Amino acid sequence: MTDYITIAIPKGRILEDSVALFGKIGIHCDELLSNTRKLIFENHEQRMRYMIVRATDVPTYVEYGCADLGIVGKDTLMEQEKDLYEPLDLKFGYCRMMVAEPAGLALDDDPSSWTNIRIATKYPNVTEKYFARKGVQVEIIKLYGSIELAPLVGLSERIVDLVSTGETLRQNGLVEVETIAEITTRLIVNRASLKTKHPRITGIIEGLEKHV
Ligand SMILES: Nc1ncnc2c1ncn2[C@@H]1O[C@H](COP(=O)(O)OP(=O)(O)OP(=O)(O)O)[C@@H](O)[C@H]1O
Ligand SMILES: O=P(O)(O)OC[C@H]1O[C@H](OP(=O)(O)OP(=O)(O)O)[C@H](O)[C@@H]1O
Repeated sequence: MTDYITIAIPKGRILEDSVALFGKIGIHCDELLSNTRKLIFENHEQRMRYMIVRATDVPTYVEYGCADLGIVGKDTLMEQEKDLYEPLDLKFGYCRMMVAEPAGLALDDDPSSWTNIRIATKYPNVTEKYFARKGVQVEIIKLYGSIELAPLVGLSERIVDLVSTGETLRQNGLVEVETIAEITTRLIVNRASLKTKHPRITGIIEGLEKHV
C-alpha cells in the first residue's frame, strides 16, 4: 500500500470538476460521483486511492500524510495556512472573497473611513489579517453558514463571504463593498510524499498542468 498515491477530494461544489480533471490524465475516479456512503475507493491496477472528505478537512488529511494529494479552494488554504506544497492552480471553482453589507448602509459608507467594525464570517483568520493590514479594528463573529443572514438580524453590520453569481447577496439586500481575494481551486501536496513518491507525484502534476 505504501506505493499507492492517495488523493483527498472534497464532496460538494468542486467534486465534479475534480473528477473530470483527473479523468483527463487517465486517473478515473468516477465512482466518487455515485451516491454512496463509502468514503474511500481503491484502484489496484493504477495503485491509486481516493478519499472523499469535507472541503475544509482536505488540508488536514494532506498535512498529516493520510493523503499525498488534495484538491481544495484557495479560501480554505488562506484560512488554515498549513505547511503544504501548492504546485497548481486548477482554475475551476472560481469565486471572490468579499466584504459585503446592506445596500442601505452602503449608500453613504466609505470603507476607507472604517476604524472599528464588526464582521460575521466563516473566515476569521483571513478577515483578521486583512483588516489588521488596513489598520482597522475588527470584532469577528465566526459563523458556519448562511453568513448573509447576520446583517439582516443585527448580528453584525458587515460580512466576509464567498460570492460567485451574487444571487445570495441580491436576494438578501446586500452589496459587495471590497474584494479580499479572487479564489480558485488548488492542488496541494504533502511535503514528505513529494520526496518519497517523487516520480509518480511529479508525473501527476505535469499531467494536470497540461489540462488547466
Ligand atoms: N459560491 C460559492 N460558495 C462557496 N464556495 C464556492 C463558491 N464557488 C466556488 N466555491 C469554492 O468551492 C469550495 C467548496 O465549497 P463547498 O460549498 O462545496 O464546501 P464548503 O461548504 O465550503 O465546505 P465544508 O463542507 O467543509 O463546510 C470553496 O472552498 C470555494 O473554494
Ligand atoms: O454568489 P452565489 O452564487 O449566490 O454564492 C454565494 C453563496 O454560496 C455559498 O454558500 P453555500 O451555498 O455554500 O451555503 P452556506 O451559506 O451554508 O455556506 C457562500 O457562502 C454564499 O452564501
